[in-house]
Amino acid sequence: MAPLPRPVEGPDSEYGLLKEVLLASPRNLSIVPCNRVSEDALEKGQSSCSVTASRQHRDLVETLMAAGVRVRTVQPVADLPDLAFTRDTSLMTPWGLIGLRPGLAHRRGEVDAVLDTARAAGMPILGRVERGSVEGGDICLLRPGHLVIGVSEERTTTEGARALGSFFEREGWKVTLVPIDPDLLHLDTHFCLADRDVALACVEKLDPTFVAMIRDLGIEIVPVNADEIASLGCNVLSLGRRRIISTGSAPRVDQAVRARGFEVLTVPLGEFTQCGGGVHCLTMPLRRQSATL
Ligand SMILES: NC(=O)NCCC[C@H](N)C(=O)O
Repeated sequence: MAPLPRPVEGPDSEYGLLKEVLLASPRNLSIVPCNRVSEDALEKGQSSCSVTASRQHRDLVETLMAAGVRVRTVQPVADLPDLAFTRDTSLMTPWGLIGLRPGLAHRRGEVDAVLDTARAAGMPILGRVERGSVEGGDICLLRPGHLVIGVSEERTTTEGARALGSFFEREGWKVTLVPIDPDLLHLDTHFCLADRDVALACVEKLDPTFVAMIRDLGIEIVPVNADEIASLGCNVLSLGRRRIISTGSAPRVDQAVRARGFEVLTVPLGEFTQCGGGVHCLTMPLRRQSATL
């Protein structure tokens, strides 16, 4: 089969210069008891404040724009309380957008909301995952040509991961499936690339074979501990050129990243972290400079 055209600067890595990103309005955000962090928050009596959520989200938008990133926003949809976590709904690839298939019923409608926005904006749609389940928080574009997918068998299943992986394998990419602990929700809560050669990771929670592969690739690991994972301190977005955005909830980790020559921009996002998601979960990159350049 002939290789697909590359109509857009769809990301081929987690760390090429970020040019455009998709967010969604948090207007209907609420704490859904569907992961360890949100269940703990509800047990402690925490609740959502829409005014604070809007302000924090606006701060994220302004930080992205000040860093030169174009921000597109999906409008709010009633009955979609987790819509703001756009990462999980879809994946922009070098060949177009793929609609994902969230594992939880209350999140399935988010995919249509995002695809409708993408179509209206004229974005190229490559396809949709129709089997199993796969959420974007489990996906890591490790290198151009190498996709990693975390498989908990809850949010992302082997079947869903293979269905997504087939889009990439067709284009000659290697696809690695990594088993992850379902209690940690997604891979991006405990493994996130800051740049080509630096990752934030909670080594003791990761599959040892995966950690060995990361080290063999020459990727340095900034260690993150279990408490820092729970506060979404590992869940960062790379802007490229050794800049990241974090929630600032794990200052020790941010400092360790700065010590490696990074600029770390922080945006407090407590209304979202109590739902189980941080900066990486709230952002779905639409365009990045190719990491092969
Ligand atoms: N990528 C992520 O880790 N997303 C966070 C999703 C939070 C949402 N409340 C969920 O449990 O699906």
